[in-house]
Amino acid sequence: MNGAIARTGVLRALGAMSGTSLDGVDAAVVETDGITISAFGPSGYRAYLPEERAILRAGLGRWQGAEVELAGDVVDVAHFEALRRFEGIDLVGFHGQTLAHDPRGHGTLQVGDGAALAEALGLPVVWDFRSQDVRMGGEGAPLAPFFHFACAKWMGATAPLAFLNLGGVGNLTWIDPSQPAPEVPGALLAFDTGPANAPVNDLMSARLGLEMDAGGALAAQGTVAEGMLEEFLAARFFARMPPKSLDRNDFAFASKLVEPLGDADAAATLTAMSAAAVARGMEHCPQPPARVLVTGGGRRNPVLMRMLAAGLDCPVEPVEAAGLDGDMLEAQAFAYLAVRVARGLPTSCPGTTGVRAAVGGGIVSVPGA
Ligand SMILES: Nc1ncnc2c1ncn2[C@@H]1O[C@H](COP(=O)(O)OP(=O)(O)OP(=O)(O)O)[C@@H](O)[C@H]1O
Ligand SMILES: CC(=O)N[C@H]1[C@@H]2OC[C@@H](O2)[C@@H](O)[C@@H]1O[C@H](C)C(=O)O
Repeated sequence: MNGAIARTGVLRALGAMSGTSLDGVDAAVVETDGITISAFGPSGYRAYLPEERAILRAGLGRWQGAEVELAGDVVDVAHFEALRRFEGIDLVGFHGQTLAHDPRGHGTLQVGDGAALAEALGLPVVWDFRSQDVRMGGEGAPLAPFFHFACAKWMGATAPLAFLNLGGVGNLTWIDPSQPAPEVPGALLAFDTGPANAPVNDLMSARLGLEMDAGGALAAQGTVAEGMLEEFLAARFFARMPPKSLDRNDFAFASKLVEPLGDADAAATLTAMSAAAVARGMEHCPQPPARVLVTGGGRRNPVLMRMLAAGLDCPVEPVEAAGLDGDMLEAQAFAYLAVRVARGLPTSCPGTTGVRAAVGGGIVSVPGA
């Protein structure tokens, strides 16, 4: 199907996400009518080349100018390459790359041209998912929670549970799966918890020229500086009632705090900060979840996972324990959300972004329009 999007029935949607860690483009297929997940399909990954990553990095925190234009070009090319391999697709959900996020001020900026991608792929593309939520007073993030709700239904969950995404930034979705729909008050509470991997990645890059603390190996050798951890937890952000969202570098002060420490102690302390931020966030949830399902790259860090489990009163497991794919959950989320946008269904609500009322977002670009 190239033109119009069917108004009813199950669609085969291809979602694409380029996250805050700037590693690459995740792409994944979901079959859904916008409410129920019928099936998960194939997935793929297109890594950014080092020079592309440098261009994206130069665009971070900017709202306009040559750096933003160049970053947009990188995003467009990488997504075309990531997405053109898929077949039998009805529509695409294209998140783009967040360069800057300031919902109370400038707004939110995801670069990538959905209209151009629609022409290049010959498929309808849903994009610019966050702006409408911000215009309606919301944080514009996180948006995965409506998908998490559908996943909880897909799993057959009956007790409240939480999804925790540990990317550059952490975000938590608390779900009452007994509710009939995600926008029903009390069904969802979602918010960014604090920094997750970004500060440790930045430390590894600045001090050792490495991308990450693989396996938490460096953190495992260090000792947590408890005083610094307390100072970190005193930040106003943690006391703020959710919903709330963060820009990748909003916690730059945490990186500054650990500057006097040796490499291992700094890595241990930054890792402990990410875990402690989640535990603090959990205090805002209406009731303790029966389990926490962890998605995103942070689930591969056993030190972070151990620290999380120590701070929470329930099982903390990778989403694979529930039959989901933790590398692709965000790409799948934007596939699912694309169908919701195409069908006029909401993608956020007061419990997920603080928006005034449940709202859909996104632009639908159809090739040849
Ligand atoms: N084996 C590993 N050991 C330790 N950390 C890891 C490992 N694998 C991935 N990570 C961490 O996870 C990060 C990537 O996570 P992910 O792909 O979920 O981020 P993202 O999707 O870009 O971010 P966001 O969800 O914030 O947009 C890496 O940069 C690294 O910090
Ligand atoms: C503004 C923005 O791009 N935020 C991302 C980022 O990465 C994780 C966290 O911060 C979350 O708020 C969001 O992404 C996920 C996919 C979301 O919207 O649910």
